[in-house]
Amino acid sequence: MSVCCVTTSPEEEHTPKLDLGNVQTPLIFNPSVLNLQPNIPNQFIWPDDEKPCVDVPELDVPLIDLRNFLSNSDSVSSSSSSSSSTLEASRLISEACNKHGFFLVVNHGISEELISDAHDYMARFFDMPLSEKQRLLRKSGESCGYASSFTGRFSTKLPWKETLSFRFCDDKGRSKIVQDYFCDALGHGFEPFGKVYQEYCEAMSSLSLKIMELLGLSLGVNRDYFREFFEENDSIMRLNYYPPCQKPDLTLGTGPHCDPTSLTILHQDHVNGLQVFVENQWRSIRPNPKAFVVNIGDTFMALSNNRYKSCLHRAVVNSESERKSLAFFLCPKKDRLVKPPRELLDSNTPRRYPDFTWSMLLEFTQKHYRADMNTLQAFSDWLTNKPI
Ligand SMILES: C=C1C[C@]23C[C@H]1CC[C@H]2[C@]1(C)CCC[C@@](C)(C(=O)O)[C@H]1[C@@H]3C(=O)O
Ligand SMILES: O=C(O)CCC(=O)C(=O)O
Ligand SMILES: [Fe+2]
Repeated sequence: MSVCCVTTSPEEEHTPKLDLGNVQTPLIFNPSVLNLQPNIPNQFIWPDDEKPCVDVPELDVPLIDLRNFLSNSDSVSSSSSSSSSTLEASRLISEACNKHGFFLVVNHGISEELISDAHDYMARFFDMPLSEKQRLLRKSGESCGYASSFTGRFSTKLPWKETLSFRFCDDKGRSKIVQDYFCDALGHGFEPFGKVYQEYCEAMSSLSLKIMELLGLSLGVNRDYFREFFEENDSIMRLNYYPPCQKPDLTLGTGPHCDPTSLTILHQDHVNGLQVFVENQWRSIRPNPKAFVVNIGDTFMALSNNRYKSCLHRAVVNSESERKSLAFFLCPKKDRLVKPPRELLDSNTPRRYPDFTWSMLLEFTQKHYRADMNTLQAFSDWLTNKPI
């Protein structure tokens, strides 16, 4: 990756300046010329207590086989009865979510071809010239668009990654918001890109709603409650591209954080990099091409009245190869009030977080606060006007 100056980005007023003697140039993360610099700019170097550790042990993440649950008649029935396979799946999810909030799902019903196409198109997008990618440049305060290490957004602890984020609305196929996003911004030639990610997001949304049924059962709530809460979801799809780094021990691909969203369904490529903080130790989650990594986010933690915790995790980079991950962030309709179902409230467990909408929390992370491991508490304090 080279750091070089190109025409200023719209966010130049916030772009940290790279001091090359007396010439101030905007800091642009341009990975097209990689590893030509012996070092990395200071803005990408993380504090000692957050630098990655070498060779962390693997985490044995619960693996949930969805075959029977998805094929079983009761996966479409109402809440009247649940088969033993459904109850077993919800038990495994409960176990995982009471430990660290991460689990794997296999036999999820999503075709290997669709997953492979999504990875292939991601590789093709990030291989485009920077000027082409910047046609989708993320605007300040917005969650969608292309970002190269957020150089226009943060001035320190920059992540070693490029991202492309776009919106998906589950409106039962009435709109093709993802396909239109690519075609409107990049032209009709990108229709194949848009079709693949439209189909991928529809599949992610459908899988998310099935997982919401299992989460409802695991919490002793009506199995339709969370599924219906997330119908008409207004979610975020994010493509994470991590170029190889000549100093992987000094920086991070994605800093330590809990996802502010509700549920994340992530597909890693074959390169190790995802780490979860469990029992005071960073643990790696080994890539499994047949599995999606699923984790609870802050918004679901609030919906569960803190019964389930969103989990601290990060992504590390390496000096040998690029790494890619597809992250689908399930989010409720923007104006839907996030509050726990009454089954999760009683005199011993009062409300843990105030009512809020996802729209408010999203704006907080995009305009006021860099999501980390304390986002939800900082947001709650901000809502109740306490100093952060
Ligand atoms: C709502 C979101 C904000 C982030 C993307 C989604 C869910 C994860 C969030 C994020 C990845 C947490 C770490 C910091 C962050 C700035 C990043 O590294 O990308 C976060 C995303 C964001 O604010 O763009
Ligand atoms: O790339 C990864 O493995 C994790 C990325 C992540 O945590 C995120 O985008 O929220
Ligand atoms: Fe995350």
